[in-house]
Amino acid sequence: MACQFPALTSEQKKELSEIAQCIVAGGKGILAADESVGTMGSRLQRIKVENTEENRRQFREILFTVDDSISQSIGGVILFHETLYQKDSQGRLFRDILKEKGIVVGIKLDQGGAPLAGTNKETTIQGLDGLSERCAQYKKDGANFGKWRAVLKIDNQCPSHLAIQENANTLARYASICQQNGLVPIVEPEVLADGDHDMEHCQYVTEKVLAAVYKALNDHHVYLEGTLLKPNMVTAGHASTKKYTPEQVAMATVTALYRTVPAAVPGICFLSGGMSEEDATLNLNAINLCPLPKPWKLSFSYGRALQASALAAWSGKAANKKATQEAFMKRALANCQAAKGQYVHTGSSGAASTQSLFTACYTY
Ligand SMILES: O=P(O)(O)OC[C@H]1O[C@](O)(COP(=O)(O)O)[C@@H](O)[C@@H]1O
Repeated sequence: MACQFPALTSEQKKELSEIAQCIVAGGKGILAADESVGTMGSRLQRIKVENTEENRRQFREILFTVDDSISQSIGGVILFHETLYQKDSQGRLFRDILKEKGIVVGIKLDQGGAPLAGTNKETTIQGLDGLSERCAQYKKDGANFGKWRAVLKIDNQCPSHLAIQENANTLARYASICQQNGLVPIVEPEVLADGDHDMEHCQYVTEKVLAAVYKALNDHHVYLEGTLLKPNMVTAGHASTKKYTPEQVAMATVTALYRTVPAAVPGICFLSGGMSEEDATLNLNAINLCPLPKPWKLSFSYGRALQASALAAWSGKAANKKATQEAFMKRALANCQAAKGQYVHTGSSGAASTQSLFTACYTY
C-alpha cells in the first residue's frame, strides 16, 4: 500500500538523492572539520596552540584554501556553526570558497550529550528543539547536508536497550527534520572503541545498533536514498590485546553492514574513531576490497585521520602553510584511493600518520 501521507515530494527526493550521491561520487569522501570549540581545544593543545577563534579560523583557512584539485578527493566538508560564518583573510566566506571548488557544505546539528538516568553513564544527544528552524536557516546560508553524532559504548550493561532505542529514535527524528528542510542527514551512531572487548563483540553490538537505527528511520518515513551513514568500523576495543589485520576488520565491518544497512543507502562514510591516519586508510582500502556484496559507496568522513599530520605540520605558524596543505592533500588522496580499493602503502608515511589518535571516552 502506498503511503497515504507522503513525507516528501518527488522534487524534494530528487534533490536529496542528488546531493548524497554527489558527496560520495568517484571515491570522494568527507572532511569532518566540525569539531566543537572544546574538541578543537584538545586538538590545538597537542600542538601547543591557544584555542582562540582566530587560531581555529587560521587553521581552517589553510585547509579550505588548498589547491582546487582537492575536489577530486573531498566531496563534502562538515562545518561547525562558527566556521560556516567565518571568512578567509581576503574576506571570502569559507562556505563560498568550498562551493567554488565544487565541494558540498555540511553543518553539525547535534548539541551535545545528556545523561540517561539509571544507565551506566550512557547518553542521549540534544538538539531537536528548534532544529527545523536551524535547518531552514542553514539551508539558506548554503548548507546542503547535516550531521548528528550519537555515542554508544561497550561496557558493563552497555549499550543498554534504552540507549540503543533512544539514540536510534533521536537520529531518525533528526534525519526526518533535515530532509523536510532540504538537508541530507548524515546519520552517525558511533560505537566507541573504548574497552578491552574483541572484534567479534564489537560486530555484535554494531549490528544491534544499526538494525535499531534502520528500523527507526523506516518508522519516521526517512527517505534512505537521501541519507548517508557514518558508522564506526568494526574493530577490537582499544585496550584489547587481540590484534586483527585490515582484512579481518574489513570482513567483520562489511558483514555487519550487509546484515543491517539497506541497499537504498547511497553511501557509508566511516568515522576514524581514534585510529591512526594510516590505519584508517588501510582499513578503508581493505573494506573496499572485501569479497562480499557491497551495494553502497564505502568512503570516509574523517576528522582526526584527515587532519592530524596537517595540524602537526602547521603548529600554529603561518610560515608552515605549504607543508600543512601538502599533509592534508596527501591524506585526502590516500583515502580517495582507499575508497576505490586502490591504495598502495608505500611505507614512507611520516611519524604523525602512524600515531594513534585515540582519546578515551570521546564525547563532549
Ligand atoms: O566532539 P565533537 O566536537 O562533536 O567532535 C566529534 C567529531 O567526531 C566526528 O564525528 C568523527 O571524527 P573522527 O573521524 O575524528 O572520529 C567528527 O565529525 C567530529 O568532529
